Amino acid sequence: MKILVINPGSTSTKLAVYENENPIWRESIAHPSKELAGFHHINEQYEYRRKCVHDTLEKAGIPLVFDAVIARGGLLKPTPGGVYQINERIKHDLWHADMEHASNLAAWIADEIAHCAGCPSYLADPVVTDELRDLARISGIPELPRISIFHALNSRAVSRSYAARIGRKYEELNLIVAHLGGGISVSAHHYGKVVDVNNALNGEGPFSPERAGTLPARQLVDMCFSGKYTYAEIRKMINGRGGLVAHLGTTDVQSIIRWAHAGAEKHKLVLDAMLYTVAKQVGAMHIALHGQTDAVILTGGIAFNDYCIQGLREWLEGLAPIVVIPGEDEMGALAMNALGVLRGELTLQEYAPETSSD
Ligand SMILES: Nc1ncnc2c1ncn2[C@@H]1O[C@H](COP(=O)(O)OP(=O)(O)OP(=O)(O)O)[C@@H](O)[C@H]1O
Ligand SMILES: CCCC(=O)O
Repeated sequence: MKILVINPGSTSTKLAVYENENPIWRESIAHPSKELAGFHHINEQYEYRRKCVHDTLEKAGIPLVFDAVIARGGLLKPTPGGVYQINERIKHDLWHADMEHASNLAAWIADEIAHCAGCPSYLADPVVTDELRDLARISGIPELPRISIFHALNSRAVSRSYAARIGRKYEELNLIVAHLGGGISVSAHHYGKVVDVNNALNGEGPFSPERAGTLPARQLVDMCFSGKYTYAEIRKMINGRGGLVAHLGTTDVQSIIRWAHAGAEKHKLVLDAMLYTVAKQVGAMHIALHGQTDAVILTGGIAFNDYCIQGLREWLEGLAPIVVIPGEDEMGALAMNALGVLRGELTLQEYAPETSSD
């Protein structure tokens, strides 16, 4: 089976071709900010990115002959995890999504290439994967239900890989996955369903290198009505310019640790505070699993770092076995999802949200 994987990010579009389980080609197309500067909305980048993908495949001598094309899922309406065949409703909801994100273009590009190749196009475990238990949806303000947005693709992939490693099924385990990247999500996996998780994009849970996490509500309201900030500025504080970068001017955890080792007390305090918020969120997810956690998995870029792992171990000692699976393999996870469908091992989900975007 030959599978093309497409994963657009804010500054790059990653491509890979898999032959069955094996990656046979990978490329990351860089999109320099001056090339993107002329686009005012992410949708305006569609033609540009589509052409980049075609040109890159052509230059690499890769013919448009695939058994499937799979795309990173964008900001659809909340929907259970799994693999979806890309259809007009999915494309419509991505085009009209409430939030702009480069991944909203992935399904459009994948579907167009699949059309040329005469094969199906899929997406898998989008960030809007929503399997929250009903209890977890309720906040203290009826108009403000909690929303599930997290690193679903990598969190589920590392969970499956850990389960396989210990000879168990993912669907038999209670796992907590802390994805420690530019954003941080801590998800509770109960027998294969993510029954609770912080909304890692919009101001909930731990703070992260570039996101604010949970904020003191009253102070936030005062800030919003102070007249000092625009709506866009406040949104940016929550996602993009919040967290480590707000305190320390950088999202680079390794350089923060170098500063801390050189005696910069503020750098150490703020980084330790971030780890503390992660540990508290793991504690909350342990309760969501009735205190029956089989393992806590630490993943994402920050999980490469010994200082951060050690800091988390100190807080989490005795709660459950801690497993470190650093980095992420979104491309591999997408390819395996497509392969699972092609081999008949995974069933396609139906995208049928209660509401659709206008
Ligand atoms: N070896 C390392 N030690 C410490 N931090 C690291 C290391 N490698 C990457 N990071 C940090 O990891 C963060 C980025 O992680 P990652 O690459 O998983 O995120 P991303 O893909 O940009 O965002 P997300 O995971 O939220 O989608 C940055 O803060 C970076 O400084
Ligand atoms: C939380 C969704 C994934 C991301 O960090 O962009």
